Amino acid sequence: MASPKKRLQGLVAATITPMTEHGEINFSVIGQYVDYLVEKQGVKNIFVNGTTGEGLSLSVSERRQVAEAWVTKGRNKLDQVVIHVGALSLKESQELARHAAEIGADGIAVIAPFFLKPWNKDVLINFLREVAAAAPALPFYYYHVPALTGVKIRAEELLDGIQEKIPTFQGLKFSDTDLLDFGQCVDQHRQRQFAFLFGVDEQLLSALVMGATGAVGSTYNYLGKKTNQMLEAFERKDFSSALNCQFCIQRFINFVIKLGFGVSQTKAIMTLVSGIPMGPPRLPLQKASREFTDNVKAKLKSLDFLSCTD
Ligand SMILES: CC(=O)N[C@@H]([C@@H](O)[C@H](O)[C@H](O)CO)[C@@H](O)CC(=O)C(=O)O
Repeated sequence: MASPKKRLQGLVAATITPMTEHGEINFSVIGQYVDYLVEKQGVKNIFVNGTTGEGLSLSVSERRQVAEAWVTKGRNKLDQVVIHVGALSLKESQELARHAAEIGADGIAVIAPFFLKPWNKDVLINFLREVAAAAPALPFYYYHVPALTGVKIRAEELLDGIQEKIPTFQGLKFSDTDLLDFGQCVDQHRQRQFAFLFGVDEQLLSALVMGATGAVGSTYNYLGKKTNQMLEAFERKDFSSALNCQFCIQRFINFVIKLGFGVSQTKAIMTLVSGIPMGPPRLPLQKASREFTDNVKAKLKSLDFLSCTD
């Protein structure tokens, strides 16, 4: 059984994997990155090797090293480190799950395999169960991201009876805009201590109303402080302030989405805001354009909730 750890809640930064200009992982900045999240953004939970971390573009050996670096550097500083161990190969996923347990991670998460796809809920559960069983002492999270995996099995359907199949199941990372599906997950499992982590940062306030217990996202790397203000306002039922925060965040995200936004651009923004070099993404992604960076730099300077380091 998973250890009855404190429920994962609040903000969880989906970490970027810093790289050198030559495309190798830049482990040397991870310690600094942890301090930045904790001290400047007030974010003490991380989600490693996910979409933002380019987990599926790394080799298994690299994924192990990255996971280890975050756990080591985060020790006594971070609350929880969740490692995404999803892969197309069940064996690789199990190896990563075992490794996460060995290094003392706080949880594992898995996406649906997306090349040879599970065609129904039972098949998907079978895959997830085999991965979870490789790390029987770690809380297990299902990472629902249908737009990227192409696996459209509804989360509500998946969660029905999941704990009987996967005893370590502890929550859902829901990276989709279907609030009916999300709401039903919360509604049907409210009596359990599951974590319901929303993954669409620009819509988090709506998900909080729907019962989200936390959020995992790329923008919490650099908008953590502002988003925490929104969580605090929501908590004290100051919905007007919470909405102001969400609109403020939306203005920025809307601006970058219009310019073309993804993992490459997240790396560029984080470099600008934190001053920590995140480097380029790995192929097939392309480095954010100079035009994007210049536009964002100007925008950051015009916003009072972000500071920009030249
Ligand atoms: C598709 C995608 O990358 N979604 C992001 C969001 O944080 C997203 O960047 C944000 O909502 C802006 O659209 C996260 O859900 C991804 C994430 O948590 C991860 O990197 O594992």
